[in-house]
This record gives sequence, structure tokens and C-alpha cells, in this order.
Amino acid sequence: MNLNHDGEPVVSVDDVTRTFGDVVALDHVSLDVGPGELVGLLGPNGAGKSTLLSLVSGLRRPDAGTVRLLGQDPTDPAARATLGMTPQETGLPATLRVAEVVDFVAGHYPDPVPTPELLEQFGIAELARRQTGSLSGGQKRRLAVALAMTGRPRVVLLDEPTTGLDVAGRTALWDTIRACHQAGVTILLTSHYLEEIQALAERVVVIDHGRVLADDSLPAILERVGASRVSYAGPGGVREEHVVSDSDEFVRDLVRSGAEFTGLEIRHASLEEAFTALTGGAAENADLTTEGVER
Ligand SMILES: Nc1ncnc2c1ncn2[C@@H]1O[C@H](COP(=O)(O)OP(=O)(O)OP(=O)(O)O)[C@@H](O)[C@H]1O
Repeated sequence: MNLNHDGEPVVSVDDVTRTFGDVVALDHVSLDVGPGELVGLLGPNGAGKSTLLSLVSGLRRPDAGTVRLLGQDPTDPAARATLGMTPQETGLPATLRVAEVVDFVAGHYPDPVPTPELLEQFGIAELARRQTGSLSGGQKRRLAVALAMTGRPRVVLLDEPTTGLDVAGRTALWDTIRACHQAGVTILLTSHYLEEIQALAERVVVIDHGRVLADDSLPAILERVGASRVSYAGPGGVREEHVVSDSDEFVRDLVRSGAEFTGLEIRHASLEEAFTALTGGAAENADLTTEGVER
């Protein structure tokens, strides 16, 4: 599905299956991503998200079906010149300095972002001369995402980009990811932070057991759950909460009934509720979190 854009998809996954021995990691998955889209891949542990990114980045080949990156086979190195990627686990050469690692990666691209500019953009300029082995987990993560942007990519794959970052680090990285998106870069990201998907993605693809369960705009995904929570304080200040399918109708009826109430609040279903409904409760075991993240 390509919700917002005309033209050729930047990433095209057509009826792809990939197995590892007996495990079916991807089961007839199809997905098109249009130019400039920011797509969030959401799914419980082992759903197939990283496998999908490994096929799009040409690290692995599908058993069946086709994957195209800007119309080319992503296993062809020429196709990957337009690609930036931050894998889930990144190995940085521990004895090299931060600026040296960026320079090394930049050397692979025809028109890289100048190293000082890139480090500034990712808030790690003051770490330029530090050996990467001495960086904190969060600082390494920021550097890893910065490396994905070094070659001015048209497509960026981010596998859990902000895992391990504190709240300030996470929101700073979100701003950088948004800036890349606004500059027209196509971004496909996975995350276990529902707030991250809610804050960044305009389109959400929910995957479980190697299958696409939902692929739609964020509001449409939320709407699928259909329910809203209406709460208010009744007489005596006792708070009541109702889960209703039509909050407008509920409030009209409440007003018509002449009941006294104050502090009316209407909350639409959260992404967590939508995800739990879609995956049949998998969210509860999925290592997904909605805690400790400010939007
Ligand atoms: N190299 C491999 N060898 C064997 N099985 C694998 C391999 N890579 C992935 N798998 C299996 O394929 C399935 C999908 O894994 P994948 O890493 O794509 O999930 P994921 O959605 O990225 O999970 P997580 O959120 O935990 O990172 C899992 O059952 C996993 O164990």
C-alpha cells in the first residue's frame, strides 16, 4: 500500500517468503513504500521485522517472491548506494575515534555529509575525538544512526533506532529522524516503543508470525479499535469511566439527561490498545513499552 504518493515505490516487497529451517520468518509478505514515506513496522519479538529489513537491505535473499529497492535488486551493491541502515546491533571498531569512523564510512559514498556537520546534526560533535569503545550505549546508538545518514541516502532502514537511549536522547533523535523525513528521505523503522511509532510514523505496518496483519495510516489503525474512553466526575466528584463506540453520541445523551458532570475527558484508543486487539494480546508479551517516554 502506498498511502500518500504517486509513482514508483522506493521499496517493493512482493509476495515474499523467507524461512530459517522450520521457522517461517516471513510468510507471503507484500509491502510497497512510496517516496518520502515514514513507515513504522510494529510487531512482537520474532514477528519478522528484522528479517524484512535484511531482505530490503540485500543482506539476505527471499526464498520466494521479489524485493526491489528503487527498482533494483538490493543484493546488487549499486542499488545499495542509495541506502542507509542502522541495524539492531551495531559493531563499532572500539579503538577508532568517532570522527575516524564517520570518515571511514563517508569514504564509501560519492557525496557524503561533511563529518563535523553530521556530528553536529546528531548532537555528538563534542565526542569527535573519543574512541568509540569509551562511548556510552546511548552515544553509540546515536553514532550508529548518524552513520546511516552519512551518504545522503534516499532510503533509510532503522531497526530499533532509539533502544537504550534516555528520554532526552530519544526525543533528540526523533527530531533528527523527522528532519530527514522532511528533507524527503524514505524511512522504514522498527520499534518496541509504541510512542515512537505514534510520534514518528505516518503509516503503520503491524506484523506478527511473519504476516502483515494491518497496513494503514496511523489514524486508520487507531480507528480500527473503534472504542473511546469517556470519563467525568459525577455528583459528589466521583469519577466514572465508560468505554463507548460513539463518544459524540454518548456525550449528547449525557447532556440531554441533565446529569451533573465536570471534568469531561474523551480519550481515543491508544496504539497499544490497537496493537493488542490486532495481535490477539501479543502486546502483553511483546516487550513493548509505553513507559518512560515523553512525546
Ligand atoms: N539467522 C537466523 N537463523 C534462524 N532463525 C532466525 C534467524 N533470523 C531470524 N530467525 C527467526 O525468524 C523469526 C523472525 O525473526 P526476526 O529477527 O525477523 O524478528 P523481529 O520481529 O525482528 O523480532 P525482535 O522484535 O525480537 O527483534 C524468529 O522466529 C527468529 O528466531
